[in-house]
Amino acid sequence: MLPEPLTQPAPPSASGAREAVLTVAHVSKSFGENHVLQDFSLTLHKSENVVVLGKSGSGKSVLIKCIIGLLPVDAGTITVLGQEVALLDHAALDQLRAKVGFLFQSNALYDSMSVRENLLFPLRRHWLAHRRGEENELVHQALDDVGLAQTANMMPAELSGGMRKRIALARTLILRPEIILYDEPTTGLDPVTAREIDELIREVQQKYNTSALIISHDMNCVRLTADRVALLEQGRCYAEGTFAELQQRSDPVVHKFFE
Ligand SMILES: Nc1ncnc2c1ncn2[C@@H]1O[C@H](COP(=O)(O)OP(=O)(O)OP(=O)(O)O)[C@@H](O)[C@H]1O
Repeated sequence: MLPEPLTQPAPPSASGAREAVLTVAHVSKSFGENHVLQDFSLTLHKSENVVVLGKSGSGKSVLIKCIIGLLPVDAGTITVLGQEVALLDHAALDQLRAKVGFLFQSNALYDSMSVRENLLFPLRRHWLAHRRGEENELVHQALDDVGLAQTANMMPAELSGGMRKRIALARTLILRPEIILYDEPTTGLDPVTAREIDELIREVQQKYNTSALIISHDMNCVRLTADRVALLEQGRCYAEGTFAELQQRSDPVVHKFFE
């Protein structure tokens, strides 16, 4: 059983300042007249879980795509692990993506590959060939981290929805990312399985000191995983705080998420 969500921010570094691993500064992104992000700002610190909460269509996926360089921003800057995303060429972006794990809502497992082959894919994709000798150990460790050590030879079709989500997370963890971006990690799961995934997100944070940006509108997921919540509303970071702080706000825009 995991502890209840933290209510205090991530601890300060030796210098006293909290280290920022991801900074979104005054970002705007429009599609024609659809102004999806408008002067949106957000900072993610080391070892911190931040949930971006927003209603459907508010721009959460667009934000994630801008962060990983899949969509260019119109204005503002995004800095990930000290590198400004817009200034990176293809090779540098690829290297950065090895340090930023992304858990897709769909899990994006390859159905024709075994669990083991799915996990080896990112290792080989990022040319970590020097680790060839360690492959078995890395696969075993990643599967063990998600509580599925015995599934290496299974095919994705043999797994439940919750197990598939865990395997997708193991495939992200195998590269030991410094940041993990979770896209709606509990969507489509039953409440018990969803809670297990929420707890796993916490375990990963605590075990590896990873930072995570989680996009969600599942309030249980927000409550269980967030050190801090950022409310994306009308393209802006409308409100920010711990779950408990935002829950107590009387502002109707904030309140409607917590009803
Ligand atoms: N490539 C694109 N071209 C044009 N419009 C887009 C594109 N991608 C997203 N949009 C628009 O941006 C807006 C925000 O979409 P986005 O997918 O980010 O919402 P979301 O908050 O992730 O929603 P949900 O919770 O339903 O997944 C929507 O109006 C969508 O139509």
